[in-house]
Amino acid sequence: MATTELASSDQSDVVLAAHALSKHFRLHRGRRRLHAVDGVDLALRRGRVVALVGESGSGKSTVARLLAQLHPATSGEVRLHGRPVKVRAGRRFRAYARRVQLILQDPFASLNPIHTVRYVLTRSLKIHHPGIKGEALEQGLTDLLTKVHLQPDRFLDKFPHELSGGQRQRVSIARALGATPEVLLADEPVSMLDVSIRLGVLNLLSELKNDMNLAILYITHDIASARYFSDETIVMYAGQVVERGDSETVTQRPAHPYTRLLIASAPDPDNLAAAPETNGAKGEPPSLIDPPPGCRFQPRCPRATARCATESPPSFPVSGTQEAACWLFAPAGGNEEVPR
Ligand SMILES: Nc1ncnc2c1ncn2[C@@H]1O[C@H](COP(=O)(O)OP(=O)(O)OP(=O)(O)O)[C@@H](O)[C@H]1O
Repeated sequence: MATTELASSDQSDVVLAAHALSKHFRLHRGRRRLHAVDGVDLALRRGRVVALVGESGSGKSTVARLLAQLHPATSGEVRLHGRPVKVRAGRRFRAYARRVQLILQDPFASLNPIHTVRYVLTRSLKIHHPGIKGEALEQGLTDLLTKVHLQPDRFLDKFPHELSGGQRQRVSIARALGATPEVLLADEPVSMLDVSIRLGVLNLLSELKNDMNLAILYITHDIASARYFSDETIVMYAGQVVERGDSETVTQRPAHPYTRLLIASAPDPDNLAAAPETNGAKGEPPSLIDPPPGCRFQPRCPRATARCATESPPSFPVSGTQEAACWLFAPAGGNEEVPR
């Protein structure tokens, strides 16, 4: 997908960017390849949140892992402040991780049950600020817990099993902040938490974004939360970006048939008994193993035409910053249909 207006309007505050990033996993050491991510472009800016939205298996976590340098890319580039990065391990990886931190979905799995909060945060501070000790270390611990709204004297000596899910996720966030990062890659940071405490953790991330001028990638399958929390929303389907734009427009006036399906099929919080709408779309996402040409959503798309089965649509402008990779939005010469 072409770089968006949002992505190209001002490059000066871009911290981390993906350019045509792809990841194909080789299966069973054979010739077959699973196309987890294909040609993703995105730009993370200081003080802004980009939401990466899509259903399970669409490639969101793989994008985060590529950006975190936990996977080598098959093709394309990750750039930090405009410079291509390729680090695998050792000192260079630690230096990179100091600037780009990943927060995972499961605060239960990501904190070792045998270590106290003090141990977890001390380790983070010592890794990222070698030589820190004594009063500076104590102050660092206090500051980290205060930033995530946990009282230091109450929480420093607790073990993970003594904490609620929300408190654990706050400790995971504090651990990430120990690196004083510029970028947070938050992979479904609230999806395992009770609905009642999700908002509190998202508000905390929002506050940290403002206070620390962080660039945040917020990965979620919940497109409604993207509207609330993010400036830009990027929608992925089967490893590719299908739509992007400012969050208000993408969530309120979705263009791509898949985004419409995603929004229509989200449960209505006021009427959980009602069957979600599917706008005529049926079926499952396609196999990502050696995918066929054409639009990957075409087998499920209620508006597919013959062209969609053979030609992969590039990204077309829809309105303002909004773009959709769908032939419905091709200028004259594309599909005849009026999109809305
Ligand atoms: N190490 C791997 N080896 C092979 N296939 C992988 C590997 N990691 C991910 N995949 C596959 O890549 C595709 C994308 O997975 P990914 O976890 O990025 O999706 P996701 O959108 O984050 O889904 P979820 O919300 O369930 O985490 C899936 O088909 C997954 O099975």
